[in-house]
Amino acid sequence: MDRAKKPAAIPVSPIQPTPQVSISDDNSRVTANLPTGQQLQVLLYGATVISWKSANGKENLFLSSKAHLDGSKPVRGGIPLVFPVFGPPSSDHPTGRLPQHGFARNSRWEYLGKSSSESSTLPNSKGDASVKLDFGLSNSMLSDSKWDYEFNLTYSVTLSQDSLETSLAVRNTGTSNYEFQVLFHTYLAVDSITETTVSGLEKAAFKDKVQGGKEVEPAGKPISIGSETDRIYTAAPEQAIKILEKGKDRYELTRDMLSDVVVWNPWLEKAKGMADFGPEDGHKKMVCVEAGSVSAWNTLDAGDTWEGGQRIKAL
Ligand SMILES: O=P(O)(O)OC[C@H]1O[C@@H](O)[C@H](O)[C@@H](O)[C@@H]1O
Repeated sequence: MDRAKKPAAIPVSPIQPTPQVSISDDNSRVTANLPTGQQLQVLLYGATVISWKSANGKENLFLSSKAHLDGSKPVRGGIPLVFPVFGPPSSDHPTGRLPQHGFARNSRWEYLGKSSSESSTLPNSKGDASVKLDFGLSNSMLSDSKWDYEFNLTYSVTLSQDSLETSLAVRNTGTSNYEFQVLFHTYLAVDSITETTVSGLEKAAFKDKVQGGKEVEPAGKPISIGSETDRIYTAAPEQAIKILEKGKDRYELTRDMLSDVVVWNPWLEKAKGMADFGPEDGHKKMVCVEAGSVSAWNTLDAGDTWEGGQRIKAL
């Protein structure tokens, strides 16, 4: 009987599986990791982005060491979402019964899932993956709504190689129109506030809340922060806003449909007055550069959708 000759084995180099985006959801926070090392964490409470790390592990968002992450209070740090009113509401407006900065940041959102993720298909390649996480909030999810309107919010957070994008779609699902304001209250982490400057707002007039809301003419120079700062730059030019450290670009912020920018740092005394702000000198490590639409009301007709967003590049 003929013995069949075994074919010689052809040597093959081992093919490593392409690293994938990994996502975990523990019912209170969603964490996404890109194969290239970037990481994002979003709390379902407020759909608050609480951490955004670059590939080298550097944290780009300031989170107070005393921040409440248990849903008992809006998060002091990260990116709380301000909707449908910015600041303390005025009692003669339909938002009048809401807390400061509205209800979006202190409501529990639903994680709708990962709606897009790309990765190179080349074997052994880390690819250029990005991931977009979607979160939803509608009036039916609020147990005690102090705002009498029907809405469906979809908040999308996209983590890419060097940037984070947040965008909000507001759909009026009711039968009457309503007014709203919106703002991404981004706490950017900086190494030292006294060596940080903000450029791109030189030509914008602002309302200075530290001076009781005084209207101030454009300063014509980049912003340096050395004391309490709370400014609403209205109709800020569309150009990118840059946050520089020691004269070197650190972040670049671009906006879509968000005409205003708030620049806020509570400085030492105000920070001490906030029970959830820490460490004591934490004001040196942060600057809030907040893209929003807050100096006027946006009117949304029944059935219509408004969309706006921001992109922050870590440089
Ligand atoms: O303490 P809160 O409600 O988170 O607000 C923080 C700050 O938020 C900023 O956007 C406002 O301009 C400040 O006036 C305010 O103090």
